[in-house]
Amino acid sequence: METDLKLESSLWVGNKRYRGVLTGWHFYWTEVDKNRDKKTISVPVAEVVGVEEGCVEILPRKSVEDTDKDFTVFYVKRSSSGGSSGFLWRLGRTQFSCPSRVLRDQWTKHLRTALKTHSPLRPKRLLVFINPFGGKRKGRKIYHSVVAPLFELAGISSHVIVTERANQARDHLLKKDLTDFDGVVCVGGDGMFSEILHGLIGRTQQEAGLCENDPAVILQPCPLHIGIIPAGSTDCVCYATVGVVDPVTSALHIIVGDSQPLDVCSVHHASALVRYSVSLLGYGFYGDVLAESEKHRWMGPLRYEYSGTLVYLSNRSYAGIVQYLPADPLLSSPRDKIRCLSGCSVCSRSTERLFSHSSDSASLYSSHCSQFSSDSEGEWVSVEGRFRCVSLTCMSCSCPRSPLGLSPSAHLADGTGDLILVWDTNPLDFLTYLHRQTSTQDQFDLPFVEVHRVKAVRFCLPSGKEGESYEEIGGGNCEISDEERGSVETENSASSQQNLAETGTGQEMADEQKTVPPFMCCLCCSKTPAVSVWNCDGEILPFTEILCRIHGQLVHLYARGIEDEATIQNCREESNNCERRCILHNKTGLNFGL
Ligand SMILES: Nc1ncnc2c1ncn2[C@@H]1O[C@H](COP(=O)(O)OP(=O)(O)OP(=O)(O)O)[C@@H](O)[C@H]1O
Repeated sequence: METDLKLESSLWVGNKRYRGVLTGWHFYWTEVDKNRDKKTISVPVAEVVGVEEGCVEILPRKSVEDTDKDFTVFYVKRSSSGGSSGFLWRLGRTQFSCPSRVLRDQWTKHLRTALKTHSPLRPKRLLVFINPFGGKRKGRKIYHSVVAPLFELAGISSHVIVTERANQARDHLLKKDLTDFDGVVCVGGDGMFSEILHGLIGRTQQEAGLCENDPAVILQPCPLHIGIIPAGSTDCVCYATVGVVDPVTSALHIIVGDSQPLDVCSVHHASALVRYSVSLLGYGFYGDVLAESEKHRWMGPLRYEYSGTLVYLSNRSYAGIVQYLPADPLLSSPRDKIRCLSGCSVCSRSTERLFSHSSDSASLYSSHCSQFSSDSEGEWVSVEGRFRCVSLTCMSCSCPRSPLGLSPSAHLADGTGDLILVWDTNPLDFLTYLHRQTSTQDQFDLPFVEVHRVKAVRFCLPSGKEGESYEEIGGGNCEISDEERGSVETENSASSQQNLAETGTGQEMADEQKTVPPFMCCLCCSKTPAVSVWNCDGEILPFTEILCRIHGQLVHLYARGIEDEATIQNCREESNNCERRCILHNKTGLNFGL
């Protein structure tokens, strides 16, 4: 089939003549002028955005001049992103002229067929949610002026919903008909992404008849891909999975149908699902900073710096018992200095392992819930003491401020998380730890820091402290009401998404937290709080004692991980190898299992 697609002819770009070749996997054109160095431009077919007859411009506005021997090819062009880790993707455009109309039609037909053959995951129909209030409130403008024209060029139709309230996207995904959609696009920040994540995971489990409340359940991976168009004040998930925060780059990843699996951590309390997390679950310092920052929302993004300083100066540590189930140390380690980049081999090897479920793996979590017994998946390890912070990350959590992230060698899709324990230490040591997160120095090479690659974690308070919670911290009215506790503890059989609605997520949760009085009374406050709160991807959890389980590759994003020069080169070689194998297969009639 691929050999049938081969097409070769003279093509003109402006007044220069080129030899154009389509091999099925690549489209390239080489200047035919013997007096010069022959220059070849090669575009993988998988990165062709669209092919149009005539001379076509799409930005700032679509215009078509229908010259019957011309065609225009749009494709992905990379440019350096300056400070960020990945590449910016831009729309490349080249207009070709053919010797005849017949040849022009052959080129457009062959290119379109090649696109279908080599990019099977390209979406045709998308459900788009825009949070008009996210970030600088530019979600609508970003979508309509930048993203929609690209979708139109790529022949993608979209159903757009501009949200009118928090949790509207989640509720829509839980209840409405989603047939005909290939994916869901989130135009907003991490909070909006979280809504979509909860909606899609919940919907998938509902349809599979699985109970999300049960930490023992092996959840069903979501069939719909998620695309993130960054338009929030925090866009960490986008940064960690694409390498840049840029709407055009993200739109192009959606169009070419990239697929990046992502691990998800389910957080449970008293046998009920509390939330899902994909980035940081942090107790102690990171929980306190979030709780403090909620009081200073008026400061905008500066509130995190202000609150961080305040919390650091308050010099807190918290008692706790952390139990964790280590991942197989032979597969990878959080200190092996292997970064999870596009085409990550650790994640690829995990795919097979993760989806060959053994029926008894579920029993692990059931037994853990009751009495932490060991079984075939390994032994639980327990540590107790005072911690500056306890963090569980399912990804590196890299961001512009911390380019390597909280756990530089964490993987997006290997079915594990990294548990970072920072034991109580003096303020200077803790500052060293925090500072190392912004540099390339090893933040785990400190005597008071431990890191473990894990499959599950449980956190509880030492005996005597279990009863203490928010209300003991600042006094007054900061408690989670009995009704809210009850709703989680007693409604185990009900849908957990219902519980989420009752305990409050997103804006509801944020509103709830606004009524929370000072987490820190003041710096001179003599009463040190006994417990902190959990920061779960930027939301405060209403419970301290939790059980977390990592679900490998539960969702897929329209992304491909962070690209660097080496990963792009590897990708090209892999595509060339595929092409060679296919040609050989077609010539010999042999099936190499492709
Ligand atoms: N129409 C709406 N009105 C109010 N809140 C909304 C609306 N649509 C979505 N939300 C909620 O707004 C919250 C924040 O959204 P988003 O992540 O897009 O923006 P952000 O500026 O990055 O947020 P943050 O305030 O957390 O920094 C989400 O939790 C989402 O549930």
